[in-house]
Amino acid sequence: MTEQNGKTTDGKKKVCIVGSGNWGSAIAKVVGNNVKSLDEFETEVKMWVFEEEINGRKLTEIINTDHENVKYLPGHKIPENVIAVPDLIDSAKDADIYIFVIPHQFLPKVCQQLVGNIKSTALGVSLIKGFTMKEGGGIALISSEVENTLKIPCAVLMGANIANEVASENYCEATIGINNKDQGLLLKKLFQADYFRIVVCEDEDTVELCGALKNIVATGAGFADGLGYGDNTKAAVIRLGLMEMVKFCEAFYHGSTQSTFLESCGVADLVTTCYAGRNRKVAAAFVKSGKTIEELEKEMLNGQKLQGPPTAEEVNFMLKSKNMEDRFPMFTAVHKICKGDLPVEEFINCLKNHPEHM
Ligand SMILES: NC(=O)C1=CN([C@@H]2O[C@H](COP(=O)(O)OP(=O)(O)OC[C@H]3O[C@@H](n4cnc5c(N)ncnc54)[C@H](O)[C@@H]3O)[C@@H](O)[C@H]2O)C=CC1
Ligand SMILES: O=C(CO)COP(=O)(O)O
Repeated sequence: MTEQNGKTTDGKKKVCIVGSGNWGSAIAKVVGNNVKSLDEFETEVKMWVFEEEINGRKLTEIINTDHENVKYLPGHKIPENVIAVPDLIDSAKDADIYIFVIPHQFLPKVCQQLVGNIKSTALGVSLIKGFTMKEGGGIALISSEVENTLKIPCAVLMGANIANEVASENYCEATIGINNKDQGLLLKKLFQADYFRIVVCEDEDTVELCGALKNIVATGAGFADGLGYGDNTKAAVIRLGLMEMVKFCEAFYHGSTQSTFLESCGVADLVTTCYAGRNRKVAAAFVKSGKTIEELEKEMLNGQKLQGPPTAEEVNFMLKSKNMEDRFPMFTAVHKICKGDLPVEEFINCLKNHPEHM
């Protein structure tokens, strides 16, 4: 390979991972290992790290020396060809593929910083679950925010992927949502491993919507758990939550294919998050502790971020502006409970009186 001004001349794609939290670090392990043996990609992968100090050492220095993200993914080695970079622009310049994997609340600011600093021919892929709020009452998909701000196409990768389990190489699946076949195959090569099997799906909006919306349902599942209800109740939360997810896609994003909900991004991610996710865990503690969600997030997650409560707020922002809160009672109740506007015990009444039973 020859290098000229930081640009490859042999057609190999440079990959940049924008983010290095729990999932960002796990996917760095998958991608970092894959690129070593794939001709299509450069072996070195840059990973943007939001810098912080841990016991007097910079996190980037720890990752580049010890090859472990000791704060967000302790106990798992990150391949040595993944280079942690504290400066966003330095990490991102000249890349051909951007993997966006940061808590969704930080995406707009990060995108703004990248404007004018990336290749116009680049491809993005978002692993981020959530929405951005638009002025005037609407919400936007994260992939649309990337496309509109950076003027590059942006695919998505969603699935039943608890980061620590992926990092442990326990078998699981994921869905890539993209409607360009060649780019879909390229991304599949980049992400697929023998323990991480990928299905490429053209119904990209639905893939992304499933990933974002299931975090609201998982927060509801945590409330039911915290209230002491059992597995039958949780199954009802999952079922009614899935009905609201389907209805939401029908109401606002026409053209969903029902089979997309059967991919890993759909029912599978909903189930795993309602049993094993951070949103469920913190929501259950919320019921028992009397503390706020924000307090518990700080106490329980060591810097990791919840996506369910802010996503419930974003969805409610839109539903309220369209007078449609009562058509999505679970999404609405989760938001109100998180905000302290509804007692958590009312969550069970929301299930009992759900329009699906009328
Ligand atoms: N953790 C998981 O099991 C999975 C997470 N996801 C999704 O991936 C996305 C990223 O999640 P994680 O990697 O788990 O993140 P995380 O929950 O571990 O968040 C911590 C990350 O946020 C960064 N951060 C803190 N303040 C920041 C700021 N002001 N600006 C930019 N970054 C800042 C931290 O440096 C750290 O890298 C989310 O949308 C999540 O829903 C998807 C599948 C699995
Ligand atoms: O998205 C996830 C699994 O696919 C992780 O969910 P939590 O953010 O609730 O941990």
